[in-house]
Amino acid sequence: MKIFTAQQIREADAYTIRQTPISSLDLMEKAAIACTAWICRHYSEYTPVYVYCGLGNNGGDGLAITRLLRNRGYDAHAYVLHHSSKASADHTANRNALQQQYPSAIHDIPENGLLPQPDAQALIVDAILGTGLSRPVEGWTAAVIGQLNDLKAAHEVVAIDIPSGLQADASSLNTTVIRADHTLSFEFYKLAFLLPENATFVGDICILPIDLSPDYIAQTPSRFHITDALQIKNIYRPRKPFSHKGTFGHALLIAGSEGKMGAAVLSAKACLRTGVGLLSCHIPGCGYDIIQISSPGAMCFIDEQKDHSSSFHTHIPNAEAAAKYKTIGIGPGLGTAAGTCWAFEKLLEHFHQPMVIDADALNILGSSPAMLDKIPPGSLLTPHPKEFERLFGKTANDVERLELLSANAVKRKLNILLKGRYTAMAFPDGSIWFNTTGNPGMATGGSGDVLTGILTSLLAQGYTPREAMLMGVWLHGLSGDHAAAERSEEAMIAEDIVEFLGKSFLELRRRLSC
Ligand SMILES: NC(=O)C1=CN([C@@H]2O[C@H](COP(=O)(O)OP(=O)(O)OC[C@H]3O[C@@H](n4cnc5c(N)ncnc54)[C@H](OP(=O)(O)O)[C@@H]3O)[C@@H](O)[C@H]2O)[C@H](O)CC1
Ligand SMILES: [K+]
Repeated sequence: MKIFTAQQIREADAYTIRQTPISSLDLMEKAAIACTAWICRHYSEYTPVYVYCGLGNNGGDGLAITRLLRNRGYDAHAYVLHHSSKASADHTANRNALQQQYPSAIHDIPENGLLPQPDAQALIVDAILGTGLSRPVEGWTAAVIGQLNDLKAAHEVVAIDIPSGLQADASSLNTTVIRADHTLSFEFYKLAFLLPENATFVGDICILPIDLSPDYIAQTPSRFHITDALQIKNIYRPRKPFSHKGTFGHALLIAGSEGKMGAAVLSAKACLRTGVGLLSCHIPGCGYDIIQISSPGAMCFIDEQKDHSSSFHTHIPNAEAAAKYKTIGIGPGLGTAAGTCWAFEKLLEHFHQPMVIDADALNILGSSPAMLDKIPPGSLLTPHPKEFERLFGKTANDVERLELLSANAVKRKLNILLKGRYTAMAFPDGSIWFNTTGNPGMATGGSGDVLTGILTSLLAQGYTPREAMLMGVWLHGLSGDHAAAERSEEAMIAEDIVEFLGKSFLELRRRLSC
């Protein structure tokens, strides 16, 4: 699913009005009908509704919602804030419609005027500013938003299209923005919704289709996307009847050190459960029994060191030897001992196929930038925000961080993800994809190690690096969602993500047969 900028959304709007029999007022009505239906599903008709409306089309939505809620028997009132000198045409049309049907529902608040104190249990609907925001909010408008935010402890806030004050495509750090519990947005996610710095503004997101032109959506390129089930279904290749373990590749996993063998176990199990043909694990001496007992499906190489690994480069003594493995996954629980750093550098001399680099392997790269230049093109890097900072440096806000992520993916021809609620995946073609599966229960030790195993497995099976990243992150999140559904976000642990991989694959297969 594409993520459009505010400008592209305006163009989609204009295109739809030009090319189809739908008028701009029809679009507003559709938007308002969808929001009203959502509100009616979530709040009883005894809930008083205070709709704060601006003078643009976002405010027009608010006026239409007020009318439609009244039609359904709600005690809804529109408070029109005069933050600007003129109202948009569709705002005025909807004001007139409300005025005609329910004149007592409209309340004008002049600039610098005071807001009413909402009744207890009232729902606040924010339709002050939408994607037409042209500058950071200041003065009286900022004071109004501040006042509404102060009411949040006692009232739920539903934002229409985008929380007022939030810039759709740029950072809104240190500006005044509505703190919504729910955002009902039209047709598309906005980039701002996916940035961690905006989590307190956006709340839960619900995307409501309003029938914008599918032609415009298909024709218009976008740099930002959301992965969806349909796309993953298209990537997924079910096993053929005559396949054998050689068909699904041989992966080498380099992981674990004393006290961190659990990371190696989780990665190995995830790699096996994602369907790799053969898995060899290189581990320090202390981990032999642990891996052999926990993951009997994996083969094992033991390092000459007991507590860390320092000789894994010997598996790839020359370019010919590299062909034995389809890919290498390196990093979980590896440690950053001098011998490990040295062996990693030597490994990169002869291994030039895309590999998966995570955790301590990323930390090693962070402290040795020259090594970063030697990573095979097409490799998958999987940092969390702290690891990302160590690798590529600090940024002033989340939008700048996304640009830095993308610039490195393009420049280095790497596939780099940035872990988070909506993990961002940057590809060498400059595109950025956001994953929406997953839940806060996955913010637990070992969850990242599981992802490394999944990605390594998919690469070994012949998925392209881009396919492996999109599908692996989606599967990881979906398995986390299954785990949370069965065991709760609190009680679930990283092993559960591995356990529910099977259910996620079955779901993919089911979707294929639909
Ligand atoms: N295609 C769709 O998705 C549809 C969206 N709809 C809704 O329309 C809005 C966008 O409407 P638009 O009229 O373009 O813009 P807004 O309502 O967001 O705001 C415009 C008014 O706000 C003033 N403004 C802008 N920035 C500020 C600010 N920082 N402080 C105060 N006032 C501000 C602006 O005034 P000017 O002084 O700048 O002229 C305008 O008065 C979209 O978000 C959806 O909710 C349609 O309903 C359906 C199709
Ligand atoms: K809004």
